[in-house]
Amino acid sequence: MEKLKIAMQTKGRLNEDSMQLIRESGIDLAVGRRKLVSEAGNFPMEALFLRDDDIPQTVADGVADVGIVGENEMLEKGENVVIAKRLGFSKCRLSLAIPKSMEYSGTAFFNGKKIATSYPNILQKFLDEHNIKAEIHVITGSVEIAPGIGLADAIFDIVSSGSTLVSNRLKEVEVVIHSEAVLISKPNLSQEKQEILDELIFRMESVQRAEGKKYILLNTPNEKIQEVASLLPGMKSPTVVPLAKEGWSSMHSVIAENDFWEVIGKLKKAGAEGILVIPIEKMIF
Ligand SMILES: Nc1ncnc2c1ncn2[C@@H]1O[C@H](COP(=O)(O)OP(=O)(O)OP(=O)(O)O)[C@@H](O)[C@H]1O
Ligand SMILES: O=P(O)(O)OC[C@H]1O[C@H](OP(=O)(O)OP(=O)(O)O)[C@H](O)[C@@H]1O
Ligand SMILES: [Mg+2]
Repeated sequence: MEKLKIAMQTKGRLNEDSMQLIRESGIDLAVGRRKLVSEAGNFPMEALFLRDDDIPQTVADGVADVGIVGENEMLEKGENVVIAKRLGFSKCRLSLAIPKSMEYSGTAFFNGKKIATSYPNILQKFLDEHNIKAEIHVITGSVEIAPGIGLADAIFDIVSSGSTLVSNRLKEVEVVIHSEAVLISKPNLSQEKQEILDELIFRMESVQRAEGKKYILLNTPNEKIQEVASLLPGMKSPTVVPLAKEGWSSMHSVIAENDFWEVIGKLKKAGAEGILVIPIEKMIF
């Protein structure tokens, strides 16, 4: 049987969440510090561990069939790959930033300036679209120190909380792209590999759907069922099971963790008792 080859980051920002998603999808991947290829024990998949910069090309060349990489890296490399699924983690943006002390009046600021970045292609495209002539200075890391040491006038780099910019006395002035981790694929997989990929995506979706959701069980007097049900949107409608105690029922449903405390107060007011909230591992519709 064919195996789907997946390229993943060896270590770094994407590694942990990628491994966790694969593991929660029920795929058993052995990992060792120096093990750069790993075969899944219970799923037709093989993982290749690489630097994130190399993942788009590895997929485009067909050395791997799919890969998990930041959308920013995928766009920068411009390889022939497609997004099979957006993964929702490693969210960040690529922004232009300038020293805090400088006045900013718009993109024309960058005319004649020197901009340090690890993303020259995305930056060049933005500059061209805005008719700006600037010099791009490529550095592979610690981009934020460039203005402070006189290497550049501005930077174009990853921003998430913004604290790296603050620590380096910079301010974000233009957001160029938003990014998150994506599952990329070669455009035309063999039918057999496409089927494995579809199964992988199905599993990932079941895991992600359950994220931030809780299973809730509670007891309520029968005359309060309607009122309590209106507070529990559930997957379709809540399950209602009679209790041995005359006139009472048990209700089961799903709630979003974010709504939890607000809903609990309302449920108690409506007469609900014995409320249990339980984690959900997977949700399949
Ligand atoms: N602060 C952040 N918050 C959220 N996501 C981030 C952040 N920094 C980076 N990312 C995302 O994670 C990806 C990988 O970042 P990381 O810093 O691990 O890359 P790297 O140092 O180039 O790793 P490698 O050694 O594999 O080349 C980035 O391309 C980006 O999509
Ligand atoms: O807006 P913030 O939340 O501060 O995040 C942005 C920083 O995060 C990343 O670096 P990372 O911490 O991964 O270090 P690196 O230099 O090793 O990539 C990125 O290169 C930025 O420097
Ligand atoms: Mg890298």
